Amino acid sequence: MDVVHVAVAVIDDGDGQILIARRPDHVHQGGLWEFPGGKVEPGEAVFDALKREVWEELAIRVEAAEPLIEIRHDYPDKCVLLDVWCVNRFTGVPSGNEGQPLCWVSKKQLANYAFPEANQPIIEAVVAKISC
Ligand SMILES: Nc1nc2c([nH]c(=O)n2[C@@H]2O[C@H](COP(=O)(O)OP(=O)(O)OP(=O)(O)O)[C@@H](O)[C@H]2O)c(=O)[nH]1
Ligand SMILES: [Mg+2]
Repeated sequence: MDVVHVAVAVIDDGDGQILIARRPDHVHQGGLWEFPGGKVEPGEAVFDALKREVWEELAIRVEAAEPLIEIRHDYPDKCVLLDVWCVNRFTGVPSGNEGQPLCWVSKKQLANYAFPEANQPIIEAVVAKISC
């Protein structure tokens, strides 16, 4: 199976709150919470994909981000490579441009939301990190 390369943004408000979004019911891993992001296009740099996806989904401009962790995960129907970045500077106010519910949550609260299976190590990395 082809591996789908995904740019994923852990967006931090600078005050310990992280932005999560709910995936629509009808898509892959639908109904679960996620960190915003999406597929890297052929020939596209991951950071460019991150900025593009965050703009498309949330209408905010990423100004600074750093790589956090890369997760390769095989779902029964899909293989993904999640390229996860911490976004620590952005402009604008996030809005769910695709109708997706958004929520700012503390690191501790992340455990109360259902995420796709691949996200477990991301959440551990976020909790372990001081900023983001
Ligand atoms: N954005 C995002 N995708 C995730 C996460 N965890 C995870 O397994 N994925 C998987 O990564 C894949 C690609 O993400 P996506 O559906 O957001 O891609 P996209 O925005 O380009 O969507 P599109 O295909 O509708 O244009 C999906 O199969 C999704 O299930 C996560 O935390 N955030
Ligand atoms: Mg997406």
